Amino acid sequence: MAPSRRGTKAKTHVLKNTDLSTIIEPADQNEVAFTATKVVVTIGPACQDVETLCKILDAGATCARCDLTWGSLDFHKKSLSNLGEAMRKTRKLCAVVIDTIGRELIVNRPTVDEVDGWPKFDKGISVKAEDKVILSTKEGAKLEGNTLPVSYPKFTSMVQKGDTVFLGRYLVTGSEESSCYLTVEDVGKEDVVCTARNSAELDGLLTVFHTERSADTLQNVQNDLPILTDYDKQALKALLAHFEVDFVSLSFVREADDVHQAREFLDSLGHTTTKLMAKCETRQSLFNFQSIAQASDAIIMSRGNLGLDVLPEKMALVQKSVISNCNLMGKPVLITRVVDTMVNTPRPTRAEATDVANAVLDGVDGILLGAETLRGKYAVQTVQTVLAICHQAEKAFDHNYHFEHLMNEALEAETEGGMEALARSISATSLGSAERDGVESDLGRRLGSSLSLSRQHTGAPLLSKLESIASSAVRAADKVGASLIIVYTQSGRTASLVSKYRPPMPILTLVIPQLKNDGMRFQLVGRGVARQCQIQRGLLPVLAAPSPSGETLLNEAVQMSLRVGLVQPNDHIVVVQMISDALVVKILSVDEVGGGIKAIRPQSIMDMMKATAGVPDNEEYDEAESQRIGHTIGHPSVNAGMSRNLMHTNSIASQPNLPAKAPTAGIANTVIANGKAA
Ligand SMILES: Nc1ncnc2c1ncn2[C@@H]1O[C@H](COP(=O)(O)OP(=O)(O)O)[C@@H](O)[C@H]1O
Ligand SMILES: C=C(OP(=O)(O)O)C(=O)O
Repeated sequence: MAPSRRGTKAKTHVLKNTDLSTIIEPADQNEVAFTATKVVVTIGPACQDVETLCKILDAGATCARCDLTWGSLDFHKKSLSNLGEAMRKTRKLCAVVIDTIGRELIVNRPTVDEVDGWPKFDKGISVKAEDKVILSTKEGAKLEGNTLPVSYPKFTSMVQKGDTVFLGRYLVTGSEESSCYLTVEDVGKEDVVCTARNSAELDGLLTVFHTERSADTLQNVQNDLPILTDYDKQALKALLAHFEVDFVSLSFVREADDVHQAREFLDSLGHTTTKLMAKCETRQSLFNFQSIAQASDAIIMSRGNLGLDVLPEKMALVQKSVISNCNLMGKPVLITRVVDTMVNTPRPTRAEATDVANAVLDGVDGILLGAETLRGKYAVQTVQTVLAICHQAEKAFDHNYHFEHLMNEALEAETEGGMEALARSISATSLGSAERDGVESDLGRRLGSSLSLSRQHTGAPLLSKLESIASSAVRAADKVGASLIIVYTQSGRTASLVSKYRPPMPILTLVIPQLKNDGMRFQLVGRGVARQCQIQRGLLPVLAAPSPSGETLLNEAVQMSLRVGLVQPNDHIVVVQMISDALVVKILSVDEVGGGIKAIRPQSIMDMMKATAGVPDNEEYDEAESQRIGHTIGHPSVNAGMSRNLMHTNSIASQPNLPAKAPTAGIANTVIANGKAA
């Protein structure tokens, strides 16, 4: 059967600007440097000290990763406690990811732990092209000459004569000569004899990657290795007991069940709100991509390993498809390996700079830096450079196309009889860990997962009420040329749905803490939600005081936005919130003097929309309804289901990515401490 043309086309970003001077002119110094795309750093010896971490947070990184593959538990504890201190010092909010070893294969090499817990090896292993290299599974085998003991006892049953095996330094970069391609010549009972295809100085921790041979045999490879090693479990238990960890990222996920197993493990420890990222790093993960993405809270496309397993000519298409699928599901997606050369040089190559910009145009949520910050010489500069590239690329992102594309896909799913699939995907997307934890409002549950499957086709895409509100907010913000969207959220879900529609303006995410009862005591939950928003494109989370008056909070949010330069006098702001029992999208204006929200007659909204975008053409807009509930648009909901008045004040907030300015009263500019003792 001929392959379907549908789904094979890439998004196009045609820059119609013929005056190239406008592109190359320097950025406006007064422009507020809000970059929607997120940057995640990997903590290693190059950036672990508090001073460098502060610089990294000030540069705009919003999430940090500790990778269990390398470094002792003590090293990671130090990293997390230093990160907590850096957050307090900079008053910046940073999400925390623990990355597992999972099914990574490693060469067993003796190490000498340094004082700071970062392991060091004596000297590298010199391999010349055409040398014989033996990968041994013998118990107790020692590294001798070109005989390298591998960590996986069944390695010999995995490979066949003629296969390619890649030996690389942990988080290897293309510019290093510390990796080697091997061709398997002979497979014995305990040894795999290979020939080196290139010369290399193998250094540091060495990982082994078997370039899988064909789709038919993928099922059997490494299947008996658990998704979490014993060490992973022990380390997660220790780290999660002492630090606030927002995500666990799973290495070498092969199927959805891997994610379910990890979920069960975290739940069994009581860490029900810690979210799971699935790392896609083999073709096997691509075959099972849809179910893996549905089972997890976010996707990491590990391009280093995936690039070994996928033919080079297929990589760009794989990337575009992975990102596009994630975008459709509203699933945050990060990619790795963007500016490898910045490990050793202060500037990226042209190819790398273009690659970052293209990822932003593809729709990625964030960029995960590995070796660049772990052992690179220019950790802080890398964060600045990557964010600057993202910032420029975002200006060319076709927000309208993205919006229409999501709408068309939803419509097609509906008209093609894919409603149930869509319903499943939307409810799976909407159900976060908080839901499993029972902290979700009853209303939220019904809104997020209710698709009225019996509705007759009306020519409009069928979305859940919450998604309908989120997309309406983005459309309204676009129509009135708003500078900011403000979203009230508890679990982060509404904010996530707004991010899905990729508005061109920042999304100030007011995280309202929820009162949670774990059977023993009541606890206010919100800090973690705010940090978890830090991997989603466009979100600017602020943890708010659980105030009984939503309007007081809104006034303070607008004033804070004015202070930090997110909005200017006379700007429009779109707000998503619950008022009484109605889910609303509301359009506000800032007053002429920049003092706060401008008082406005309901009729002015119609005037405003007519003035900026002609007569409104979307069917969600109902003028009569809008006037009845004040200057709002949206769908009335069934039940507010909230008990905000029960919550007491707990004013904590942060303004990541923005210059620190004076705090407000209700949204205090207080640091979010990481680490329970802090
Ligand atoms: N404290 C609050 N005040 C006003 N509106 C709120 C508040 N908390 C949530 N909302 C709004 O209620 C709606 C549904 O909330 P919910 O289902 O709990 O999702 P979320 O977890 O994103 O808050 C969303 O429109 C959200 O913006
Ligand atoms: C495995 C990783 O990514 P890559 O495959 O891109 O090296 C990683 O960063 O943990």
